[in-house]
This record gives sequence, structure tokens and C-alpha cells, in this order.
Amino acid sequence: MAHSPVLIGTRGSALAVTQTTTVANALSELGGFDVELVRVRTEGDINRAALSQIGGTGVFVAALRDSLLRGDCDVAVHSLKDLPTGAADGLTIGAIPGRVDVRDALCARDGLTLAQLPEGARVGTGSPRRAAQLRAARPDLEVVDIRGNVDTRLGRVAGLVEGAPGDLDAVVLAAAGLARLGRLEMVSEFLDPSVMLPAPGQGALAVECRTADAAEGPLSRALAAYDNNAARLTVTAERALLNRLEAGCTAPIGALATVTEVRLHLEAVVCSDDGAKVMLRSAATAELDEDGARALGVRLAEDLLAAGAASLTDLAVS
Ligand SMILES: NCc1[nH]cc(CCC(=O)O)c1CC(=O)O
Repeated sequence: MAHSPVLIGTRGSALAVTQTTTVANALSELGGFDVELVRVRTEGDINRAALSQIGGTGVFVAALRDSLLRGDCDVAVHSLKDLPTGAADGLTIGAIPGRVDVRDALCARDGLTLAQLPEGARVGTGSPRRAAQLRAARPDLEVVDIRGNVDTRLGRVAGLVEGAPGDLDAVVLAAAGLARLGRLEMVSEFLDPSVMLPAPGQGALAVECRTADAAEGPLSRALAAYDNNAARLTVTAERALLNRLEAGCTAPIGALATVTEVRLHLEAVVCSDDGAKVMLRSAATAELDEDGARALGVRLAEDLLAAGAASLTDLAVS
């Protein structure tokens, strides 16, 4: 084992391979071992149905986890926002690297901002969270359900990608994914979290490994060194909220934690999924430690439940 490379599992999409390569290089450098990428196809890549209809959470994740548990890879790299909040038997999140831009980004034709889009403009997103917040900001927009990888979605915007005719005025994508793919020039506006709260965990990666390998050895040391405290605290708070609401990554819930000098601040929104312009938004702060972060997420979730969050969206069914 000592001389064989550490096998790093990844989905096959351009975004996944880009972010996994970043992680693999960092771990190799920190741990002084060789790494090798292992591509794993996931249900989310194969199934073309609308993401919200594939059923259950973690469609991008299950195959990578199976591969870890079988020993086909030693480490799996996930986009954190795609990772179900429940613990996986025998697996541990060994590292959460520093977060990149957490915001959602509007990629519109002709450089238009959200405010500049003409009345009735067609905006594509497959995310109920983005759809609800778009409708709240601009009730006149026509929100169009789209799927596909980042390039496919950008190609839907008229005049944005050469050779793609495009049938939409804009799409909304995570700035993080666009940045990792070198496509930030497609962004016409970075949406402020006061308008569009990102998904819990957006802009963060999870480096998962077998629990037994997290305890000792070069891989465990590399993971510990790669872990970023602010990223772990903010993601812990956001995911504790999501978990308490018993919701998954397709629920119309936004959450963003930020570290101020001495406190952790968490803001969240629960949207109604019937297209009505109803949202519940709340915020709270806590001490800067992992228990405090978890408690903060639970507390804010309970505030939202007390305010009627469960009547806005079907929270128990992910
Ligand atoms: N649900 C798909 C997904 N999962 C992770 C990212 C990239 C952004 C990130 O790492 O948070 C994306 C694309 C998108 O939402 O635009």
C-alpha cells in the first residue's frame, strides 16, 4: 500500500474532473504520495429526468460512495451541496477545503443584469431554490426548467456561446462551477445573497474517505492539513439547518453562513414551491466552534419551522 498511488474517485463531468484534479494535486503535495484519478459514473449523470424527479437525495453521490466502500478508490471528491446531510456508514468527510465564491451567477444575453431583463424574459434553472428566489425578485419572469452540464446550460442562452442558437434570455448557475471551469466571462451579474441565497454547501467541496483511513497514515495527515476551519464551520451550520428541516439538495432552501471576526452568522430562506411569492427568511449568530455551528443551524431551522416553513414546501420528502 505504501508505494501504490492514492486513488481519487471523481464523476466524469468536466466540472468534477477539474475540481478533483485540484484536490488530488493538493493532497499529493501535502502527503508526499502519488495520486491517480478514478472516474465513476453516477445515476445523476446517466438519468436525464429532471433532477427534482430522480427521487431522493444524493444522485451524484451514491456511486462514488459505493466505489469507496468497495476499495475501488481511497478518496472521493464531491461538490458539498450535492452531498446528503446524513452520515454514510464507514465513511467520513476527511477534509473540507477552503471555499470559493458561494454566490449564484446570472448568465444573460447581452450582459443584462436581473433588473435589466425585459418583462417576461425566459430564465433557465433546474433548481427549485433558484426558481423561487427568481420569481420573488422578478414575478414577471418565465422560469424554465433545464438540466445538463454547465456548457449545455450556457448554450441555452441566446448569443452567449458561439454556435449555440439558444432559446433563453438567461440561466442561473453557481459562480463556483463557472470559476472552476474558467467560464466567469459568461457571468453578467453575481447575484447578491440578499436576492439569491445559495444552496447549503455551495462553493465547497467534500473530500470523503473510509473512516478507518482517516485515523492515521499519510492520507489522514494530508486530509487534516487540507481541511479549512472556516469552510468546515460555515458548511456545518448550513447543513445542520438543512438536516433539521429534513430537506435535501433539491429543496427550495437557501442558507449561507459567514465568519465575522468572532462569531458565526447564518442566514436562511425557505421558499414555497408552488411559485407563489412567499419566502421565510431568518438569521442568527453563534460561537465559532463546530458544536456552536451545528446548534446554530438547528436553532435557525426551528425558528423557520415555528414560523411555518413546513407549510411552504414538503420538507419531509427531501
Ligand atoms: N447541482 C449541480 C452542481 N453541484 C455543484 C455545482 C458547482 C457549484 C458548487 O460547487 O457549489 C453545480 C452546478 C451549479 O449549481 O451550477
